Amino acid sequence: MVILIFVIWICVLMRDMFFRIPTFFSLTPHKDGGKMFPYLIEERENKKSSRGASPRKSSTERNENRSTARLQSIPVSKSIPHSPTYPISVSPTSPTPSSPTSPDTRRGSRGKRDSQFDYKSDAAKKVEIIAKNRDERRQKQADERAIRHQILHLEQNNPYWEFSQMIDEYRAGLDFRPLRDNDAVVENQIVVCVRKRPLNERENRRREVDVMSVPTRNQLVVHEPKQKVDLTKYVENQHFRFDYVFDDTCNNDLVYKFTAKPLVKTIFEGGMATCFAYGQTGSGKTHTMGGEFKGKQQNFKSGIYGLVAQDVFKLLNNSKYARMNFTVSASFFEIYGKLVFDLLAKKQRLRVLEDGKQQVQVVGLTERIVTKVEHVLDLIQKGSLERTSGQTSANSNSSRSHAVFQIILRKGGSKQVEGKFSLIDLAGNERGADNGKSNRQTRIEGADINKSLLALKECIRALGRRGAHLPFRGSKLTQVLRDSFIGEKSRTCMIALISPGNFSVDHSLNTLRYADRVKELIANDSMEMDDDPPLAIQEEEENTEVDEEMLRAEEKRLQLSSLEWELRESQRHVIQSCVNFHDMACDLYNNADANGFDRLSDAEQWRNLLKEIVDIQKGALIKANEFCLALESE
Ligand SMILES: Nc1ncnc2c1ncn2[C@@H]1O[C@H](COP(=O)(O)OP(=O)(O)OP(=O)(O)O)[C@@H](O)[C@H]1O
Repeated sequence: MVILIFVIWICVLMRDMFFRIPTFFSLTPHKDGGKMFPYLIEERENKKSSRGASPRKSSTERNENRSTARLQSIPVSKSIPHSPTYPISVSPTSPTPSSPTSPDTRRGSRGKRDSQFDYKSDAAKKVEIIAKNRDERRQKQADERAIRHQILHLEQNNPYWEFSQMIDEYRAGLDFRPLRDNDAVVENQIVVCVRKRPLNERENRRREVDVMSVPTRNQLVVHEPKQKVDLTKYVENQHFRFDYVFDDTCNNDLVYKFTAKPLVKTIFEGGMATCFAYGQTGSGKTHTMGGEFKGKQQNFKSGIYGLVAQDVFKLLNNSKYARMNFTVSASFFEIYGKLVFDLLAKKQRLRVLEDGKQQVQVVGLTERIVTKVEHVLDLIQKGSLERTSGQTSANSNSSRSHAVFQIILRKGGSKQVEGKFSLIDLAGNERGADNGKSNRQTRIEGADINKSLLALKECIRALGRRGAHLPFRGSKLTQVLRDSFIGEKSRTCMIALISPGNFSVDHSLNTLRYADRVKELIANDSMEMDDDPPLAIQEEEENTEVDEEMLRAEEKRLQLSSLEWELRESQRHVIQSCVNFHDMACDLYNNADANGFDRLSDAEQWRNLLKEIVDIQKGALIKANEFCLALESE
């Protein structure tokens, strides 16, 4: 009996061995012939099936079929005792070839195969994991692409939708408390504010994104669109604070109430008032100063010139000032480079002279006596039509000149000026040239504009320091406005105008930095004032050389600081791009071993990546050279 049981046990063992050996050998050819690379088999099979029935079968196919047949012929239950290296789980059905193009279908077919063959080496398992990860990554990328296309479609092909979304998200977290009509009016000697206009038709057509947020009455956030070296988009949020910030819903009346209106009484009390509109071409200077446009028509009543005129006549009839018997007159001229033209006398050329008392006179300037608002509006209209217009890329009707409209008060028939309100629509503040296409004339205009804006900033700074040296001879503009920057009673208001679109963000940032600097200087200088006694104006003004020299030094200092800023920015960019480059290069390198790898696409990606990093580094090298040269020439 024992012997019989022993014989049966031996038989069972031998039967197991008998079945295990052929199963093992049947898998071996697949390792070389394709089971290590299941996609290759699928692709070959697909190619064959797409070519039609081929009379000759490849060795792989023959092996595959042979092994399948062998596996199918195994006359045992579906499960065979486990081997540590080749886990066994055999399905009687053969694998169905699937398209290699879709990661999903590939995954599906592999899933089926997995259930048929569980004999896998460690290497085979690793390969499968790599392939699975790659499939998942590709699927994820495809999903993201699909979502992006869907959004792009919804956004009607808006190329900036990602920035738009990021800005919307940022805005969702802001607590908006914009300026209201009943907010308090500050009575500073120098007021600096910013006005943001709405996106115009042209910007809307280009689907530009509004990159300016005005959360409160005195704050502004610029969302600067940026892009990393790996093309990831992001926005850099820069914060500014001014006396007031007017958002795109504010009209001219509101802007006037907080800017020029508080200055009107100054001229009735023996002071000088100035109001500047500063900003890029097309940012809304003329709209603010001259009046709102309806098509080509301008409503002069709604501009700051017209609104000041209305208040001047109101105050003239006020019992407090009526007895002073003021006469009101107005003049309108423009400064184009070093030339001055009378806008009320067919643009007659005027000369600027300094008299013995160092009073600056615009010789021959037309000054019309006005007795009612309508007279003033007529003069504004006449002068506005005469203004110099040139051609720039940003605004085909761009003003390349400073327009100066003045309302002057004199007592009775006296020649003595009691008060003067100067309202200045400055030329566009674009740097020296608009772009590479600008001609020599445009570049000269740009350089003159820059020089005068620089001098203007210095003069406002001097006003803030009460009695400090006034570099008014730095430009024609500051020369003719000399008396506006002296005297305790003088007050100034600067309205910086910005365009909200992403295309204008660089110019808008320049405008904001300029305005910020005017305000910052006031704050710093008022502190300096406590230590330094004011210098005698007379003594300083005699030295004309100092003016020019000072301006040149300031210009150089500004140029150096701008170069340094650019150097730091490019440095930051290089560092950031190197980090991104490293990540992307590793990714490319690691994925190069993966299954189904496309050599051409991989090489192209690598080439683009290298090109990009080299370009960034070349740009940074240019900036570094420029800064070194500037420092060496000091
Ligand atoms: N706040 C605003 N609301 C509506 N439209 C505006 C606003 N500001 C400006 N615009 C429009 O934008 C366009 C350009 O404005 P504007 O001519 O005032 O610019 P600018 O800064 O004076 O340019 P330039 O320096 O070339 O004279 C005009 O059509 C104007 O109507």
